[in-house]
Amino acid sequence: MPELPLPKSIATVCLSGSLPDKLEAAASAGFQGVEIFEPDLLTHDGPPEGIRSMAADLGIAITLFQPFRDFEAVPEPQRRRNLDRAERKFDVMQALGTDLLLVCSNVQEAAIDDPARAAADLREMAERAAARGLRLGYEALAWGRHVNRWRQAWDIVKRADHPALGLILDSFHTLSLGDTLEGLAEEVPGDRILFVQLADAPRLSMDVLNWSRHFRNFPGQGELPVAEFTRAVLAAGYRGPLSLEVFNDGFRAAPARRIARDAHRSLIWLDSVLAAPSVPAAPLPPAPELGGVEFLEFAVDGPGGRDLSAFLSTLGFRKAGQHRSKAVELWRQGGVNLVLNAEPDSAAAGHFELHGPSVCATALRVDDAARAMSRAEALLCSTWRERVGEGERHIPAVRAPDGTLILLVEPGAAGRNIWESDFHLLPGDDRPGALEGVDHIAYALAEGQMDGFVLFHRAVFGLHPNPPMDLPDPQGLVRSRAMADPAGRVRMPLNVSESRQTATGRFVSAMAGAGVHHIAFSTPDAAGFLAGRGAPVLRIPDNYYEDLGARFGLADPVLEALERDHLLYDRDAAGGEFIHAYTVSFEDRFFFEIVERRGGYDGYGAANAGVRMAAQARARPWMPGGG
Ligand SMILES: O=C(O)c1ccc(O)c(O)c1
Ligand SMILES: [Mg+2]
Repeated sequence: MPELPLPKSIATVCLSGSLPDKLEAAASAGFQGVEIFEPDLLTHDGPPEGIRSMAADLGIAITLFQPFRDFEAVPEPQRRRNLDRAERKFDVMQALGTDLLLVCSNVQEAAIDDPARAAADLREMAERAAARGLRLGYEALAWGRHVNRWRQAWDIVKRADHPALGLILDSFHTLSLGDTLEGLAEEVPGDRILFVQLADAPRLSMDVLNWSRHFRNFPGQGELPVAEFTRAVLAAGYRGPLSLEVFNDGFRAAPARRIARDAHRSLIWLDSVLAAPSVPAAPLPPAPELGGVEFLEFAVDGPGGRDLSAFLSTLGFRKAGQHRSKAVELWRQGGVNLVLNAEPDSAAAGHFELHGPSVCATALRVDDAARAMSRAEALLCSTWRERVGEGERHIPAVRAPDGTLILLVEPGAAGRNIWESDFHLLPGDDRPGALEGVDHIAYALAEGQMDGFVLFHRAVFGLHPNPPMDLPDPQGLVRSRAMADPAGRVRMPLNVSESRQTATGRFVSAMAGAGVHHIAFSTPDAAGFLAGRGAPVLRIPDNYYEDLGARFGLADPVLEALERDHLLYDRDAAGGEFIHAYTVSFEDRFFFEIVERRGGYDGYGAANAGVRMAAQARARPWMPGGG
């Protein structure tokens, strides 16, 4: 039995650019093979032999040529013409140096609903292919005229009974119809499966053709059970390439190298998910166990740092430490550590130059930082080592897709903690009712970045994505997907907006890119925390409380207390409650949220997002000096 993991391949249709661009991107991301999608060859100005030698020079195989359409079960004279057309494509394949052609099921009105006839046609085509040492794989398109399920395709392949003809499976076509591969291992010998294409997708209610042509994404980015599909294929004995075939408008408009790297990351992640007694483990260290957020680091300059400190003071933060060797301050309250970094010639300074005052790093508590780093490296992430002073702790870091750093901190490591080793700690006490920790960190992403972020956090840190949802900003729609680790210690809602006018869109414009849009702090008593503190809370209109009373039947004193502090409220089906308030924004950039979870509430108050975003559209940003 050949070694697992299986060879990794990608269809050229996944990537932007010219055919040579696509080959280079696939090779540089580490793929072993590419499927040549015919339109990419038709638009290429050069002979197929040139593509063959370019692939050879790059060290990648051409795993397959596709698609050959609308072949089987048509009346004469079209049948004869189709066979002639096949011979022409065999010539191209031989020039390309690939021996496998994907024949997808006929979508034409004229196709005849007769499996025996389809089998006879494919048998004749296979006979001609075999004469040239070529093979055919038959794939059921989910929108095929008469053949749209793998079982039908297999029935036809079996009837045709030709050694040069086998089955091609594509996860999208199977899973989009709600079908599974149950029975595959019993019915189909592994060596009759000639090729396997993988794609994930978000769950959408639309016709399956448009869903397939525009919204596919890489395994782990969508909501289809691609891992189970792949497991079934392996259980059937398939040992050929796993090949990504993703039609996605955004991916085809994005830099090919970035998408190719995401693509390869998805397959490395998939290998690790498949690692089971029946499948030898891929050499990927396990995801870290997360212990929450140790600190968030803001890139500032001198004046920006002073303004942000003043803003934080209104929430009850105090300066708790000064870095021993750098222009870096620790601001602290209860279990929340915020680092303000104004050190020139640092990663933070580079971030500040590009983005202005903003979060430049997030530090996560992990059980084993070295293991987490090697997992990230195996998943093609770039890593970062900051210069450190004598006696200071080195904190390993992974670069997130937005360019910020994710620092990996081992709590309870032997010896002094990072704060004691790197800072002169200042004495002082929290006011009563201090914040407990970081509940969640919300990101605003530019259009097209969601899938890459989801895959990054899922693969590297083992966060699980919730289904996507739409949030109504007064200036346009915001699409949101929250991710969290299984214990809910690290939570990250991700927001993206097509409109530049929404709060999310404005942030991305102002920041010149994605970043942390708000940070939610947890407290056991949101009202108690806000009482008498004078924090610059976002004002919520009375109409909201009127509706809240009607929806949840809250007693008047409860409603009045919420209204007084501009607190928002949500309740889940199990009776879990969410009580939260927002600050106005800091310089129209980022803002904070105070969050109280009761009774296992696990969401983010999505029902209140519209009210919050409308209030933000009205509110003036916070100004130093209370202006
Ligand atoms: O969208 C299509 O037509 C198409 C073509 C070839 C494939 O392998 C496929 O999955 C879809
Ligand atoms: Mg396919």
